[in-house]
Amino acid sequence: MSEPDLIRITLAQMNPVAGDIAGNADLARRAWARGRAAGADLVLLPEMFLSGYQVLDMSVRAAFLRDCDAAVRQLAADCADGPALGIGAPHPEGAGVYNAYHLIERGHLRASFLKHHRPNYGVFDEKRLYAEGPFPGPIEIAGVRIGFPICEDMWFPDVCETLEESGAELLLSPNGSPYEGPGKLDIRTNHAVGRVVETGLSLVYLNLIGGQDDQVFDGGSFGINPGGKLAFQMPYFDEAIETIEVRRTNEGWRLVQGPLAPVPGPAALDYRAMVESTRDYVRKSGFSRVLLGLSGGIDSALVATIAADALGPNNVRCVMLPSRYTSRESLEDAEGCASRLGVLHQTLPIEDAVVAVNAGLAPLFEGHAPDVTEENIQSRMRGLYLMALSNKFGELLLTTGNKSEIAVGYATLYGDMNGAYNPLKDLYKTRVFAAARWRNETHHPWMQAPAGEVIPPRIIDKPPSAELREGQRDEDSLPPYAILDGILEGLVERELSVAELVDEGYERATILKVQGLLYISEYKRFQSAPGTKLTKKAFWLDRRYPVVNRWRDLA
Ligand SMILES: Nc1ncnc2c1ncn2[C@@H]1O[C@H](COP(=O)(O)OP(=O)(O)OC[C@H]2O[C@@H]([n+]3cccc(C(=O)O)c3)[C@H](O)[C@@H]2O)[C@@H](O)[C@H]1O
Ligand SMILES: Nc1ncnc2c1ncn2[C@@H]1O[C@H](COP(=O)(O)OP(=O)(O)OP(=O)(O)O)[C@@H](O)[C@H]1O
Ligand SMILES: NC(=O)CC[C@H](N)C(=O)O
Repeated sequence: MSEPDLIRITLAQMNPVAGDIAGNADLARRAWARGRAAGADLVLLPEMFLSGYQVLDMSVRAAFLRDCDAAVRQLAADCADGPALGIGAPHPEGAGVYNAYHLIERGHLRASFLKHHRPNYGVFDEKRLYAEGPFPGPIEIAGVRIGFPICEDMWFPDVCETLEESGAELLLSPNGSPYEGPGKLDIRTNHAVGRVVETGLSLVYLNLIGGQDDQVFDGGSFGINPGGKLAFQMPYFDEAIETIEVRRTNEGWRLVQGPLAPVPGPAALDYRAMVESTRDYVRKSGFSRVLLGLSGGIDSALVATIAADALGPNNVRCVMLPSRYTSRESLEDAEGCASRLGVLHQTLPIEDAVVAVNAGLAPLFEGHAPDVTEENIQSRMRGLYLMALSNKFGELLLTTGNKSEIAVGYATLYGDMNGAYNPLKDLYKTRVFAAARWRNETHHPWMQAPAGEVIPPRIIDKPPSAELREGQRDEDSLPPYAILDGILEGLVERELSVAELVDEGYERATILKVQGLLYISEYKRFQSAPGTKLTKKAFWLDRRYPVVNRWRDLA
């Protein structure tokens, strides 16, 4: 244990699995043992670590709360002889259920801090789920009075001010803060700096890592001393169990300078988020392998690359499913991409099956000219083949629609929309091109596929086409992607009116067309696979619109 003027705190930036209370408790025991070996006074895990985060409505079920509380008691018994342990879990008290942070010490649950500010926006529904905790007070651990503002409690001044006024000498903030683009990093730091300036106390920010359905927790835990200096920076996305020191000085308890892990750039953060969320979705769902249709286009090439980086090339099956409209270039490009990635590449022509389906429908279709129906049959045949392969080989199917397509419904229900997970769901098409170029130029140790130009440049340079009819181009049906994405970002991300977009220089007729497509395709998004959240307005929880809806902004 520590000398009187120094305490050691082990910070466990780890990846829990939602609902795996026993597995998460095992991770906590591992962190605690590491902390004990490092001479720590206190070992901390992030917000809601024991239950996993977010566990949504499950977190208020009586039976789930019973199991969480039993695991806390077991942790107290197992971690009696050594440092105190802080761990988050949902917790019933009186008539309410709270987002709680438990402090376990010497075999007992010494205190449960109850989150005061419950986020109720974006992906969070905490006012619906949890009762409001009272303003917390500090608790003395190893001679230091410590306050625990739980995530959102650190985003407002009042909780930390109350802690400081009631004697806190140090702030330790457990978080479950999902990634939503590179800008989120500065938002967190700014809140932390604000609290440090207001209270004059040093602050430690501890975040989760790992994917949970659509959300990815990016870690990046850090500490700040008064004066705004970063005392330590833990890595983004990687598990890290680090022991920091806090020393009593004439000014108060201050974080001792520790290592500063590099902060990745915006492209690396987004790409890593897609890799981690895909891997965690697959593995946490009990699978190890994935498959996808590889068309020779950029979307499926990027998904294949993300999958190979996430799971290893040996765990990715790519299937080219040519029809009569598939060009020689597409066949070559799909093959080229798969061989550069080192993934399994197989070819299954769909032509005979498409002909058979069309023949089967012919008696009822007689007198009706071919239209999008027949185009979609090709997409659905691919979807059927891919799901058959998924069933037979126990591989999850990845679907590949980017955010621009998902926004305007440019995808076939029960066709190319088939799939378990979509890494590109929140990535606009213009950013798909940028991500592909970036991956071709960059390699990191966490990427399991080879370095270099894994996506053949012709895939990036050629005009996008669904190849569902002769000579088809995306731009025959949609505005050029630069314009489409500008309008979509205005309507979705920035919540602009049509008039405001006209003022920004977009053509009114094009805006109205895109708006119409956006609203009319809500039903497709309702039936779409989950995918990596990369922005503040990812489809599903961040933007909830009615499926049946006749309102349009026509002003
Ligand atoms: N409001 C609503 N609520 C619930 N369901 C609704 C609905 N409106 C239509 N529907 C249903 O949806 C059907 C129309 O949707 P759907 O069958 O998907 O067909 P649809 O949207 O008409 O066509 C698919 C579009 O995706 C494009 N695309 C782009 C890129 C790739 C691919 C590809 O497949 O590889 C396709 C393709 O060019 C075409 O424009 C209707 O026939 C109806 O059954
Ligand atoms: N010939 C094909 N072989 C295998 N899969 C295909 C084929 N054509 C389409 N797909 C699957 O359907 C998805 C929809 O792709 P499509 O080519 O129609 O449009 P896209 O959105 O431009 O995608 P991509 O850029 O990957 O081609 C593809 O990403 C791929 O997974
Ligand atoms: N768990 C939380 O309270 C999350 C909300 C929080 N403000 C964030 O970082 O996104």
